[in-house]
Amino acid sequence: MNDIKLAVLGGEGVGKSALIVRFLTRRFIGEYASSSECIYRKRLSIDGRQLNLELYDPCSQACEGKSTLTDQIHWADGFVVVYDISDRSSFIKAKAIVHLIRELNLGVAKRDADTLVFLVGNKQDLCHVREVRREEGQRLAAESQTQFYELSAAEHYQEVVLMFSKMVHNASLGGKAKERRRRPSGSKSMAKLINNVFGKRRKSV
Ligand SMILES: Nc1nc2c(ncn2[C@@H]2O[C@H](COP(=O)(O)OP(=O)(O)OP(=O)(O)O)[C@@H](O)[C@H]2O)c(=O)[nH]1
Repeated sequence: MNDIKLAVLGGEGVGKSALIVRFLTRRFIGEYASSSECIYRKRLSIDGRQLNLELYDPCSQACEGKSTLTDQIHWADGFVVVYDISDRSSFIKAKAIVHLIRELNLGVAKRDADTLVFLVGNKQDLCHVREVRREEGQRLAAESQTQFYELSAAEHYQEVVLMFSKMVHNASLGGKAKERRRRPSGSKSMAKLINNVFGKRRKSV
């Protein structure tokens, strides 16, 4: 069975947990614990294939054993980089993260790299207090060869599911997940890395 590892990254309070919880449970709860990083696990069937999905939700605050952004980037097969359209500073942070992913993943085949990073402008329902224009998101995505989405975890269930499903599909076809399938011995060291980086904190949904 394929293992797919996705990291949802971005600045503080942009809605990372809200997007993950929306995708996994259909619900938008409103408030989410953010004092520890965690990995959500779920079995999925995509295109008739069984997949073990691991979704990493980082902790924005200082917390014990916190992994670095570099560790998170090395661990993941695919990335959903989130900013809040009503918060310009979160867009600047998202830009820096996208650039770091590009720098650290230089070895990944270009065709794979293009499909494994999504830039997501969240909180579209707050467009009356928008600080980042849609075109700016589109431009950054085009410059950094990522795919662009603007949506709302609060209001757009279908779009959130579509976005994550697309990423799971892309990650299952390309990049590190493909490498792991080719070289099963690599899975041992990967498992070790996960435990080193994230300890044993995992959640099943
Ligand atoms: N209006 C609106 N609020 C949202 C949306 N998504 C998340 N929020 C709110 O934004 C706040 C932060 O959401 P979280 O999901 O905790 O954000 P996070 O990025 O995981 O936060 P940290 O882990 O603290 O960095 C919460 O009050 C959410 O209810 C959205 O699409 N629209």
